[in-house]
Amino acid sequence: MAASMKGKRCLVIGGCGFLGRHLCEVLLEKGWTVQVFDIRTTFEDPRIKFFIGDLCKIEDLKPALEGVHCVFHCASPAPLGNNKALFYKVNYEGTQNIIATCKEVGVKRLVLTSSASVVYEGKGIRNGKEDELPYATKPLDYYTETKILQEKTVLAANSQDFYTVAIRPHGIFGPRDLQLVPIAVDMARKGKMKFIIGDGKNVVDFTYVGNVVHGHVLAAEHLNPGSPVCGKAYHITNAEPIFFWTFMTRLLTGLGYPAPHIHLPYTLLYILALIMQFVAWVLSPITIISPSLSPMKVALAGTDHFYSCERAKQDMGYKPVFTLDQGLKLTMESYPELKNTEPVEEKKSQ
Ligand SMILES: NC(=O)C1=CN([C@@H]2O[C@H](COP(=O)(O)OP(=O)(O)OC[C@H]3O[C@@H](n4cnc5c(N)ncnc54)[C@H](OP(=O)(O)O)[C@@H]3O)[C@@H](O)[C@H]2O)C=CC1
Ligand SMILES: CC(C)=CCC[C@@H](C)[C@H]1CC[C@H]2C3=C(CC[C@]12C)[C@@]1(C)CCC(=O)C[C@@H]1CC3
Repeated sequence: MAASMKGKRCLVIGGCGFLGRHLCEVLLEKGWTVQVFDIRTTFEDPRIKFFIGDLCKIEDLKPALEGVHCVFHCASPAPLGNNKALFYKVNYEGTQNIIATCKEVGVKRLVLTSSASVVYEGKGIRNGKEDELPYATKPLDYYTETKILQEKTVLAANSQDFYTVAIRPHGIFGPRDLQLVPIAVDMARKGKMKFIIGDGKNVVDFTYVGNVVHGHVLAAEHLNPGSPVCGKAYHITNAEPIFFWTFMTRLLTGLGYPAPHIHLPYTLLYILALIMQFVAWVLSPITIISPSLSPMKVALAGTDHFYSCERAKQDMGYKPVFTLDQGLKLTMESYPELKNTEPVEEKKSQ
């Protein structure tokens, strides 16, 4: 049964990030009292109390968690990075700190932003359900490896007097994202988005940020003793699977860039990405190289990965509140600076 949260105090850890800030806006609209904890500030809002600190430090977390009804944990280092120690420290040890501090100061509810990638290891997933997919045993990157540890820790902490839930979004896009759209545009500007990895027919989920926020709010409203959501993970997507390359084409052409049109074999690119990753690793004591194609990126761009939201529908009444069309429109309108103003050459698909 969903509870009204009007006037209830929450803490959004990572609230200055892309998802966290969207979440704050909706929580405020719904009448919550909102506090943010982040390593930096990116915006100001007189309705929000900001706590600046590092979640790896219990002494930083403690004052922010005092008197809080529910914590939303959506902080993480940027997923496409390669710093194993940082991922481990922030995503795993930092999350252990959050749980310990919640218990110490008497916070009873924790909503984790996990990721659908915790079950993905490069092999196709079609309409994947939470109870049918095991955690990836060979995760493709350190980010995923530590998101698995993080989610397991949070769900195992669920108890009679501490209620936890994990939301697993997939491929989040929307205004102010610094990843998906800006990276795709940067690649397009460098001429690297002419290529389609594989046959272009791989089906995936992309999720508008407003739907991810909606999933988090519902989870918090249902996180009460005896509720089926306690201790469980939930896929949250747009529930509109689409060809990866159709989505990219719509995004890029909508912003004035040419559509990807030259097909390259998936296996060749995957091997190339593995070689680049190896070279980057060998050279890492001397210099830091970030190859633009990692095995994870190639896999995401060339395989199926879409998920069922049935469990979220059953247990918390989840239904997307924005369609993919609406999300794409809102996203493209929000990035005037990423629009291409150069004339675009017409290309035939190959
Ligand atoms: N984007 C996507 O497609 C998906 C994201 N997710 C998950 O959603 C969550 C939010 O992602 P998103 O909004 O895109 O990420 P952002 O990087 O935009 O936001 C994360 C915020 O957390 C902050 N942060 C990082 N380390 C710490 C720390 N040690 N202490 C306090 N704050 C810290 C970041 O600061 P700084 O920027 O300075 O590091 C940033 O402000 C993450 O947990 C991510 O794993 C899940 C599925 C898909
Ligand atoms: C290879 C290529 C064409 C890349 C351009 C787009 C990519 C930058 C995005 C496409 C799918 C995105 C994605 C993520 C990051 C950005 C992309 C690779 C995540 C890895 C972010 C963190 C997660 O938890 C899972 C996401 C899956 C989709």
